[in-house]
Amino acid sequence: MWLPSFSLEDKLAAITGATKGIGYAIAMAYAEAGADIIVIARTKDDVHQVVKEIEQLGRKAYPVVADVKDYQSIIDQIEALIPQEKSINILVNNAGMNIRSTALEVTEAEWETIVQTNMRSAFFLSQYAAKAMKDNQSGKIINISSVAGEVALRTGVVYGMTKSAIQQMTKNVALEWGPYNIHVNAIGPWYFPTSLTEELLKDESYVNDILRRTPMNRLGDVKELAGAAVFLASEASNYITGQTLFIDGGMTIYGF
Ligand SMILES: NC(=O)C1=CN([C@@H]2O[C@H](COP(=O)(O)OP(=O)(O)OC[C@H]3O[C@@H](n4cnc5c(N)ncnc54)[C@H](OP(=O)(O)O)[C@@H]3O)[C@@H](O)[C@H]2O)C=CC1
Ligand SMILES: C[C@H](O)[C@@H]1OC(=O)[C@H](O)[C@@H]1O
Repeated sequence: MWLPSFSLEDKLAAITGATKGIGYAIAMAYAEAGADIIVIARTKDDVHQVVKEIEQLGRKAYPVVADVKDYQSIIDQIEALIPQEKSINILVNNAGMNIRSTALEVTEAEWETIVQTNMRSAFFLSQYAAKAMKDNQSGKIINISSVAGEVALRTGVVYGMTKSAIQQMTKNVALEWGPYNIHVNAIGPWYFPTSLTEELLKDESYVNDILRRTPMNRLGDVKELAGAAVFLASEASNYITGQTLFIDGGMTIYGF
């Protein structure tokens, strides 16, 4: 039995990084829940492949091939692609990356790449989407943070700063946009096997370190995260805003 309040029927969702890993799992789950999807990523063939897969589910899908660092290109493509009568009901700021440098070694170029990808794009795409959501007096924004935004990880200070910023941005815009019935929440994952973490997770001792910090003693599966993303995009979460939901096997509550 499918709870009607979890349905995304007739919604239009824009998802950055929708062709791999967490973003792909969210895109497919949203399509299965009834949404049409704007598929956003840099690799054209991947974008068009995911568009095809979503159309095979009977939903509409719109390809946007762009780097989130050039968020204006994304906005321009969306404006050109989406029918006049439609607008974005759901925005998932998922695309993100990491350059794993120590605080003593990180360069300004690395800083700019991580900050523009993980943080600046999420803010200005949220600002764009929220203008239409305000007119509609309805909208859902889900930002993909990380446990790195909550606790210190050894995988890079700049990445952690951007994820903390994402969590703070989530609270601030939830405060400002609550009166417009726009709900803004974040998801904070621990380790999930994806192309972003592939190299790290090849190191057995590193994985053992992860498991020692994880009460559930295992990595996550992106399908386990997609359900929470559907919930936060649906009417079932209509009295939740400004929150970060950690999907982490218990990692963030592990004191000692
Ligand atoms: N996997 C994990 O363990 C964790 C992931 N996260 C966060 O989850 C999010 C997704 O990560 P994950 O699924 O693992 O990543 P992946 O690298 O597996 O997938 C990233 C997706 O984003 C796209 N992408 C990457 N950079 C850009 C860019 N500059 N512009 C547009 N699209 C881009 C990629 O496609 P393309 O290369 O074609 O652009 C791909 O679709 C990130 O924000 C990450 O920080 C947080 C905690 C843990
Ligand atoms: C769990 C963290 O987000 C983890 O840290 C990294 O450097 C990887 O990129 C993962 O995102």
